[in-house]
Amino acid sequence: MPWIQLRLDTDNAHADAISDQLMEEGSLSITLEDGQDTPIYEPTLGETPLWAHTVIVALFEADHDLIPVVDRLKALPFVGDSLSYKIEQVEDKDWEREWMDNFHPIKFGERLWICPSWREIPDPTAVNVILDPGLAFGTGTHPTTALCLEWLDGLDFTDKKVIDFGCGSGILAVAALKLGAQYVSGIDIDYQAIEASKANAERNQVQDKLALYLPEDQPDDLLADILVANILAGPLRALAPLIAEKVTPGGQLALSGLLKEQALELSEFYSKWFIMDEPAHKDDWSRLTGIRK
Ligand SMILES: C[S@@+](CC[C@H](N)C(=O)[O-])C[C@H]1O[C@@H](n2cnc3c(N)ncnc32)[C@H](O)[C@@H]1O
Repeated sequence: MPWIQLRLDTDNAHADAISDQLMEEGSLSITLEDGQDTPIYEPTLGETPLWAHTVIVALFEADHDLIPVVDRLKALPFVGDSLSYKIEQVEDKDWEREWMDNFHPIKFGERLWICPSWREIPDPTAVNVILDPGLAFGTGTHPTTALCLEWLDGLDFTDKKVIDFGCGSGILAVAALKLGAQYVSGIDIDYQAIEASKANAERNQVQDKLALYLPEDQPDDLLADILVANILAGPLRALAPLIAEKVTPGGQLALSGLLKEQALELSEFYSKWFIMDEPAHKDDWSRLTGIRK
């Protein structure tokens, strides 16, 4: 179905009221974008921050006449005639395919490849994870996942039990199994992630060695030699005592999903339980590793 979109500039004080008006006008979806490249990384719970200069993009069916919509917006007391806007035709694309077209096999470290399930495997002799992320996070293209995959590639998994905390697509859990782990437990708060991890384990024929849990279902005595958690700095801090409890003395830990400026503070916090290494970085993101005391 073809669409048309109205793109207009506003500020954080008026973005909600204008969005409400556009929904009343029949907009099918509203997207708020950063007007000046000022990223917002990790809002605190209950906070929905917006950029000082916010761009609203409202999508309508192609035959919707947007000129009267703009006139009615201009009549709002906090908008006025100076409203800056653009009306754009949206190309009718197969969005799902478009995303798939841009996802190619990627190599991590020395031996590990993540291969989209619809692509040819570039090196059949390598350790290949065949992946379809479905609706879950984790393709390997994000620096936080890449940092974990590079770390996993360098480990010896002989006779090792692993926990993947926040397993998303199951990318790390399946990679650990393909690299030789004895058994992996994946935990996620999102049921879609549990489903995606299960499907990816089956795709790679490692389903017999993977147990998946929602947090409330995980066994109390779950213990691992290696624990990897790619979540965010906030939850990683809150989960620290629980994570520490699940790693055997001498066991290995990797934390990802934190920003560079959060690395030092989180590393100090975890040093209560782990001997922490220097952080590793990729773009704006960091990975912490350590050994359980
Ligand atoms: C950034 S994704 C990581 C996915 C995958 N492990 C990767 O590295 O690409 C974070 C995942 O953690 C899950 N998550 C967030 N908070 C969690 C919590 N408190 N306990 C378990 N899982 C959590 C999310 O649902 C999401 O699937």
